[in-house]
Amino acid sequence: MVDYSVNSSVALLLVNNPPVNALSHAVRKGLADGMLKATKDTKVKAIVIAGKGRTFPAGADIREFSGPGKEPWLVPVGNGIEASGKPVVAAIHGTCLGGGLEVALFCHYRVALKSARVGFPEVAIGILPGAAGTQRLPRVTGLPVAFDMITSGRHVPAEQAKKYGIIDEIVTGDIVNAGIRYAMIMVGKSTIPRRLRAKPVPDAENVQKYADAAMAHVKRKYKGYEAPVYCVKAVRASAEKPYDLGVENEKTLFNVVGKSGQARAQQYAFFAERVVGKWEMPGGNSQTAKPIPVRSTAVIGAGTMGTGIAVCILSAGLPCYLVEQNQKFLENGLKTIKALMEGSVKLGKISPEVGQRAASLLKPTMSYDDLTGVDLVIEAVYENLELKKEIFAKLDKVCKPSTILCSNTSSIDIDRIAVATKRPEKCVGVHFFAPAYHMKLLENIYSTKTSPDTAATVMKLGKTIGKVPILVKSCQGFLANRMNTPYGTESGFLVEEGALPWEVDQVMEDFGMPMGPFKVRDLSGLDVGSKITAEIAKTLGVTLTDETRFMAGNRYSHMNTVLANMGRLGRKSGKGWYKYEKAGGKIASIDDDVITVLNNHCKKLGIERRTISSQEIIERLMYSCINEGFKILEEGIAKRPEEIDISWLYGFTFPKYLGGPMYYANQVGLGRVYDRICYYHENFPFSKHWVPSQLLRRLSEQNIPMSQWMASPGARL
Ligand SMILES: CC/C=C/CC(=O)SCCNC(=O)CCNC(=O)[C@H](O)C(C)(C)COP(=O)(O)OP(=O)(O)OC[C@H]1O[C@@H](n2cnc3c(N)ncnc32)[C@H](O)[C@@H]1OP(=O)(O)O
Repeated sequence: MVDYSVNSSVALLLVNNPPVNALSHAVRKGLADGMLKATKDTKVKAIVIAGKGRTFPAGADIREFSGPGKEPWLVPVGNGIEASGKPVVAAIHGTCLGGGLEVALFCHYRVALKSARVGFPEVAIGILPGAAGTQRLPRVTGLPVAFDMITSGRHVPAEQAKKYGIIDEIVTGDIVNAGIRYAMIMVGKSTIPRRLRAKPVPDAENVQKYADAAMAHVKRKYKGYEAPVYCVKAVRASAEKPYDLGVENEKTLFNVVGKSGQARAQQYAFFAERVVGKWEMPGGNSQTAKPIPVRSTAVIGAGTMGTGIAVCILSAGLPCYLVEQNQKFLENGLKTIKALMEGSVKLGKISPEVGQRAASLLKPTMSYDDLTGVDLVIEAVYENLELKKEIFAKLDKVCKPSTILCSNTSSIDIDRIAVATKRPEKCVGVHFFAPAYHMKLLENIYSTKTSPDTAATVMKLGKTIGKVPILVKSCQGFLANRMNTPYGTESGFLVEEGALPWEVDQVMEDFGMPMGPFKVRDLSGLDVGSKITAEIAKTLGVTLTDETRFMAGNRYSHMNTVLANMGRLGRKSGKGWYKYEKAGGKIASIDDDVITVLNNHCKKLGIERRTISSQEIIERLMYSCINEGFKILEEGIAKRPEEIDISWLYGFTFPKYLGGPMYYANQVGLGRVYDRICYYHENFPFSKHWVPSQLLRRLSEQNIPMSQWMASPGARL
């Protein structure tokens, strides 16, 4: 796991634990043994630690967190490195993260390739740096940078890391040779002044000010998450305690937060994100399918979704045609894209160079004939089957035979669109979430005819444009929207039965959702929901009135439309489920008028309002969706619970510290969830989302925990 060799007078400890050289037990032992050997060998005058293959160690082996752990721990190994009288150089390439950066900080010198990145991403998996990182980084960078890096987990590019003092020199060429060259220069120099443990934390007397600011920041930005709070406490101690006591304190905090339910859930989410990249569909999978190279693209429609998608593509450095039917729409779209790109540069999401290059990559057009040679087209017009079919038929005629045709539909079965073409195997759904340039989920949808190579192409494209792609089978609403539907429906019923919209919102925000369901409705516009309902009613032949309570035998609430009909369209009109400071305002406040409307609505329908507990709100919103999630698995729409959890984490900003709804259900206990679903089914027989899933019933009756058949190793952590 650590290859030992001596070149001239320099010992090389080359970590060899693919794919990311994680610091497993064997690696830690290899480093300890290597240091001992190098220290004893009188011919050795300096030591280099580097990583074989793609990277310097990218951290501890997360899989080991579930076991009892085995000595040697990283801190004593690191102490051995630091105590060495022979200079030790960390030669960094790839990603030097977590425990990897801690090893580097124990070394006396750090050199890195320009392409390397360093960071402490532990916070993202619910823990804190546990091998003295919280004590050593502040001694190098000062407190503000240390608080920021450790609580955000961000990866810092090598050049920036050099400015922070983390990297001593940026080197070029082969990293091992560069490390050896650097080490040879350091031969004979005393290592004592390079030992971080003995250095003071700069500006330590102002720790209170920095720590308070950091704590306020993490409580606001990472509401509900425990790890960032622990990170602040650990870093703070670096300025308040002697080094050894600071390390001891870090260990105590690490042991508490590391055993928390949040840490387990976040580690599950880490692996789940990787598991969904290993997709399967009839006829192929991620190992066997061959993505076609995508060098040119086009987006049809320059509305909100089309422009957002174009921004994602351009930001990844891919050329993109933007197609609209008239000059005015096209110009509006171009303005939007320009503003979004400028915003991304300002926020540091993309570099100014990428922003500038995007302008030359964007090709506005009103002619489909320009698309003859593009590799992939994404149709992003509004949700209308006939229009989508018309566009697909046109594209089929003009595009080269190998072009992949994608629809950014949020619900329409892909088979129904693909019939308009002679290449159904090259048709596929790519469902982006609004705002498309921001939300990380990309729900790719295969139809009965989509080929595995086509699926592989959009899965790869998703990664290229910085999304987390999942692959699901086509059905009405696909995975994400189908499963999320009961969440909205049940929230509507709850306010009809007695809860107030702000009570429901508060409960769900306390649960961990960034915004309650009624604030979300106000944000997207009550007219939007109302129009969708009207469309559904039309298809079903139902005439909607204020008194309508059922649609096709299913319970229905008309309250949203009642408000929309009053001109309460949400934020944009200054009133919706809440009132706002102005039309387009963002500050939601309770509106007594809504209570009056609600009371009148219930009176008209003869509904007696009652007190509803927080527990009931959570159960009805979450368990109804979880039940649908199990049906989605039963029907093979999603292959694994991980696809479902990832869709909620990245499509609906479900809190990572709960892992996702399916992981959450497993934590609650499938038996308990199933019993409550049966209870609600008995009480609300006219809601099909309460009809219990057979799969859930089986698992619950046979007492099989979901973690047993989840693919992610994190599920068993
Ligand atoms: C006591 C000391 C305590 C120290 C605390 C820590 O160090 S905690 C760990 C801190 N490090 C991290 O959190 C890094 C996690 N990894 C990543 O962010 C990324 O993997 C990467 C290093 C940036 C590389 O990204 P890339 O997209 O290139 O590859 P993948 O993410 O797909 O990963 C490849 C496979 O490697 C597995 N893996 C990655 N990191 C770890 C890890 N730290 N422990 C165990 N396994 C890891 C990952 O699951 C992939 O495996 P597959 O089986 O191929 O899916």
